[in-house]
Amino acid sequence: MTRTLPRVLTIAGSDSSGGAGIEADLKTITAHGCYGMTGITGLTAQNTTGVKDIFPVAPSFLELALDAVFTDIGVDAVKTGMLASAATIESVTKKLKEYQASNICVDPVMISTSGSQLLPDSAVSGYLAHLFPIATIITPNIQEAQFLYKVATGTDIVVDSLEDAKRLAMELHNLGPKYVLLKGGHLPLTTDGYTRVKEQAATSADVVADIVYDGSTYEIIESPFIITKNTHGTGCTLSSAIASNLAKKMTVVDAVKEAIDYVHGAIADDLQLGKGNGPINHLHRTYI
Ligand SMILES: Cc1ncc(COP(=O)(O)O)c(N)n1
Repeated sequence: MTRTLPRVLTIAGSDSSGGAGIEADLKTITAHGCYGMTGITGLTAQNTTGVKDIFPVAPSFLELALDAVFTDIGVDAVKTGMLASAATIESVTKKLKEYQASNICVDPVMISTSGSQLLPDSAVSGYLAHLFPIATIITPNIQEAQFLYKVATGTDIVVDSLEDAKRLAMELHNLGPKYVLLKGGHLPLTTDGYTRVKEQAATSADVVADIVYDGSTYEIIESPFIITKNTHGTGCTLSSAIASNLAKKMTVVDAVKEAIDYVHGAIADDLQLGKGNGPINHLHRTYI
């Protein structure tokens, strides 16, 4: 009996510590029953305490890797993570257009959980000009969304409540993607009034509200806030779970809901590895 699998391509950087980047993506894609492939944009020497250095892959080589994957195996969904430079963003966009890629999930990675810059500020406008217009969904956290909006318009949006976050999601949707997922993990909210609680003061009674906006409807997905420092790679994991679900032909909203549930379970599993911001457990559903 022959078999096929939904095919998912991750275009991202490698994380030597295995919690984020390409390594997190492949674990997540595999845990979702999909076939994972890579376009590696750069190597990081990294662990749970920080990024020691980044060794970029030449965009011309990345283009060859993308050609190799698209012309042979084929791709049902793509996620992009750390793109490292303006030239890489341009190469990736060129290839995704050339092969008419669909189901494109763009995680606009800029700064790691540990505080390292993973994309120069000067390259951020490349997201707006090139990648957002072809994205099925973008998945910024609130800080990334505020920064993208500032680069696009020169103005700030302060986010202190769910209503502010909804406005930010709407403004980002105007920048071109079909869907925006604005992640609320860094903005725990009270359940009465939905206003901001300082992350340090948050309790498990507070909620995280992730917002999906498609240009007309807001879908608010609430999860209990989990108090932990071990969140390394959550963004990478979420975006590759979404891409996997899109490859499995789920609707965008259902793909996001399942991905949030998967990441929530992976954080709640309470894996303890490393001395800093440890990774989440990508295999929490698959213990043998
Ligand atoms: C190669 C690579 N890609 C992405 C991230 C962001 O992940 P996080 O914000 O969880 O550190 C990272 N640290 N390293």
